[in-house]
Amino acid sequence: MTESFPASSQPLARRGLMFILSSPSGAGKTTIARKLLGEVQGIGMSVSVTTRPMRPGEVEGRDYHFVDQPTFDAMVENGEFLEWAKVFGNCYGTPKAQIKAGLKAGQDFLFDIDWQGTQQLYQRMETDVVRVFLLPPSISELEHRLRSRGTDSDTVIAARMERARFEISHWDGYDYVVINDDIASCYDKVLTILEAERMKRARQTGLVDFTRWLMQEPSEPA
Ligand SMILES: Nc1ncnc2c1ncn2[C@@H]1O[C@H](COP(=O)(O)OP(=O)(O)OP(=O)(O)O)[C@@H](O)[C@H]1O
Ligand SMILES: Nc1nc2c(ncn2[C@@H]2O[C@H](COP(=O)(O)O)[C@@H](O)[C@H]2O)c(=O)[nH]1
Repeated sequence: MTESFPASSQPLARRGLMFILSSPSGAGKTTIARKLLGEVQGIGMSVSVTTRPMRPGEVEGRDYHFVDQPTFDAMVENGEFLEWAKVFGNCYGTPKAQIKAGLKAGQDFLFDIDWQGTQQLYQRMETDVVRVFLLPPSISELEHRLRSRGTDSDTVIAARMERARFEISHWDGYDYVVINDDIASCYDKVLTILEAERMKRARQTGLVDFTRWLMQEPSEPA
């Protein structure tokens, strides 16, 4: 009997990844993100800081860290963000704390950020970043989803619809593009992407020791 590799009873060591889900507002990234967080081990949300007012049902620290403009400006000044952007007149930023250490420890992070933030993160941390863009099946369905969500005024919905075409025009800045027609099938596709990206050789830091161990194993006598 050959002795088993000490790490064979647990997953091999792996560097974490930054899994970005972007879409025009209302296409469903929050819906898919919540399902992933509820069903997949080893991935946590990168909770952004925002100056936007809290929506009904949102929870401080789970959906966002809600701050006022002077607090946000001070965080920018102190270099506390990996990226930040202004969207629909409000500021949004990804706090640096925890992300870098988490990645090293094999923790994956899910990002619900727009294309500007995606570009900034990609420029800073290219090899850790996986960029996924969700598209609605049609513009009329997008508007229908925003209206039936019931969280925004007509004026805000008009602004989101106006920006949607602009957001869609950045589709080619992503590694994967998935049409969110049906929630279950969109979720399955996004999960497949995550699982494949986790297996990338460059992320599997434990493979160096494991393959070395495999190669020095004596063969069983015939
Ligand atoms: N495939 C789908 N079919 C029908 N409705 C959907 C689908 N995906 C999401 N929805 C619904 O559409 C609405 C918008 O979804 P969600 O809030 O997830 O969008 P979002 O992209 O995160 O928007 P925002 O950028 O404004 O936060 C929600 O009411 C959600 O339940
Ligand atoms: N660049 C960043 N964009 C972000 C961040 N957090 C959220 N967002 C994007 O803002 C809009 C609006 O979000 P909403 O919750 O107010 O509807 C949406 O496109 C998000 O993806 C961030 O930290 N950086």
